[in-house]
Amino acid sequence: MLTFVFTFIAIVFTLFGIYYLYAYNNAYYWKRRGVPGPISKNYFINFLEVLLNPNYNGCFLYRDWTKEYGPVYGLLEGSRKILVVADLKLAQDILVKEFEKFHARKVGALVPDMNKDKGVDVFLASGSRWKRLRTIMNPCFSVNNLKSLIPIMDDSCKVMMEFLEKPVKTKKPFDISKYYHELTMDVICRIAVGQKGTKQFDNPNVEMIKAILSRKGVEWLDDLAHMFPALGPYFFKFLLGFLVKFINLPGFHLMESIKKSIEEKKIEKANGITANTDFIGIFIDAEADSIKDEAFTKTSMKIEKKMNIEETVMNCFLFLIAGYDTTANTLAIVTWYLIQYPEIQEQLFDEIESCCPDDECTYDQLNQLKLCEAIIKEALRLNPIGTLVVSRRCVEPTTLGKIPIEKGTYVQVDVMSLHYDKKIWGENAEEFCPERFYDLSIEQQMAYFSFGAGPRICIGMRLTLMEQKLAFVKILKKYKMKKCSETSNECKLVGSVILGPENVMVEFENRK
Ligand code: HEM
Repeated sequence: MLTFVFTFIAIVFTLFGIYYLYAYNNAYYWKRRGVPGPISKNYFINFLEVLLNPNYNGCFLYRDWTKEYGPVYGLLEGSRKILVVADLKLAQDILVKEFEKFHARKVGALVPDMNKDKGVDVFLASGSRWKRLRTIMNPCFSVNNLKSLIPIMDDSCKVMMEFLEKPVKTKKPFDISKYYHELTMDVICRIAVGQKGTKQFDNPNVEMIKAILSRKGVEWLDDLAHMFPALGPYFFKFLLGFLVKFINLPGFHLMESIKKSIEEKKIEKANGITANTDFIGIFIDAEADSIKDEAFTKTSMKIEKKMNIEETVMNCFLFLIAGYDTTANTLAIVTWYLIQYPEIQEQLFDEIESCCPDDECTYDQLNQLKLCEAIIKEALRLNPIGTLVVSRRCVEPTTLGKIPIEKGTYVQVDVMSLHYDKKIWGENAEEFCPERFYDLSIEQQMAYFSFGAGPRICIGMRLTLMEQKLAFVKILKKYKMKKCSETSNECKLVGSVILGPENVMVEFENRK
C-alpha cells in the first residue's frame, strides 16, 4: 500500500514538474523573440490575471498593458500565444490586407470542430466554410430585406412605447436598459427565428441569453482546456458532454426551441404560408445534405450556396446572441450620452422632426438621420462594446512588421487604445463629439473598429443602426429623456464578452 502511495505521489510530482517546465518555457516565448509583454508572476498564465479579475474585462487589461509595453506586445492566455496590436498599420494588415493568412478567429477550445462537426456558425467558421456561410447570409442584410423588416421593428418599438408609459406615469426614475433588452430580443426573435408577434416582458430567451453571455455556465472548462492543452480538447469536450447531463445549461434549451421553430417554418413554407424575408426562411432555401467546400482564396472560389440543417440551427442561435445584447447595450449607452448632453438630444429631436415627420418612417428617411448615426458611432467609439472579438488566428506563417508569426498564433486588436489615440482622433479624443463623424479622415475611418474591419466585419451593422434609429425616433418624438439623481456619473462598462452599462437610470418628460 505504502509503495502504491509513494508511486502515486511520485507520478503526480513528475507530471506537475513536466507541466511546470513546459509552462515556464512557454512563458518566455515572446521574450525570446524580442517582443515585450507581461510575464505572469505565476510564469505560465497571463490568463490567471484575467480569471482572477472577472469584473475587469480583458479589453481594459490589453489597454493597460499597451500603456506599459507599447503598441505591439505578446502575452499568453493559457497555452495560447497572443500578439496584441494597437498599431493601426499592423491592425489593417491583419484584418484586411493579409486576410488570407488571418481568416480564422480566436475562439474557445470547446467550440465545435471546424473541420469535423456538422454544426458550425459563421462566427466560428474559417476559410471556405466561413465564406460559404457568409455568402448565404448576406441576403438577410441586403437593403431590400432590411426594408421588408421595418414593419416588424416598428411594431416592436410601438409595443416598447406602450410598456414605457407605465414608469413614465409614476414620475419615478427607471432603468431604461431593461426596456431596450426586451425590445431587441423581440426584434431578433421575430426576424431571425420566426417568433410570431411580440413577446416583450414575456420572453424566456431574455434570461436564457443573459445567462449564456454572463459565462456563468461551464466556461471554466474552456479556460482549463487552454491551460492544459496536453490533455487535448477531446478530454474537455467529453467532460462537458458528461456535465451537461447534470447541469441545466441554458444554451441547450434555446437550441431545442430553435430546432422546433425551424420545423414549424418548414411546414409553413411547404403550405405556402410564409414569405422568405426572415432569416430561417433564407437559410431553409439553402438547405442541402451534402456540401463540398473548395480550397479557400480571398477572391476566386466557387461557392456552393448550401447549408446543412445543423448549420441553420447554429446560425439562428448565433444571431440571437449577436443581435440582442449588442444592440440593447448600445441603445443604453447612447441614452446615457443623450441625457448628459441635453443640447445634443434636442438637435437630434430637430433632425427627427425634419426627416421623419410622420409616425411611421421609411428606410430612406432613417438613412437621412445623419446626426443620429454619428451619435451612435461616437458612443461606440468611446465605448467599443465588442472589442474582444476583433481578433484573428494566423493560418499560414508570416511576419508582422519584423515579428515572425507562427501558424496558430493569435492576434488581438487593442481597439480601446486605438479609439482613444490622440494622434489619430486629435486632442479631444476623450470627449464625446458626434460631429467628428461628419468628416472622418481616411486614417480615422481605418482606425474605427467598433464593428471590426475587413471581410469579417460585423454582418449586422446596418441592421442594428436601423433598429436603433427607429427606437430613438419613437422615443424622442414623444419624450424628453432626462438625467436624475440616480443616474450614474460615468458610463461604466461591465460584462464578459459584450460590454454594457449595468443600468441607465432616467426620467422621461412628455413633450406635448
Ligand atoms: C451595436 C451592435 C453591434 C456591435 C457593436 C457589433 C460588433 C461586432 C464586432 C466587433 C464583430 C467582429 C468583427 C471582426 O472580427 O472584424 C462582429 C461580428 C459579427 N456580428 Fe456584430 N455587432 C453588433 C450587432 C450585430 C447584429 C444586430 C447582428 C446580427 C443580427 C450581428 C452579427 C454578427 C455576426 C454574425 C458576426 C460575425 C461575422 C463573421 O465572422 O463573418 N452583430 N460584430
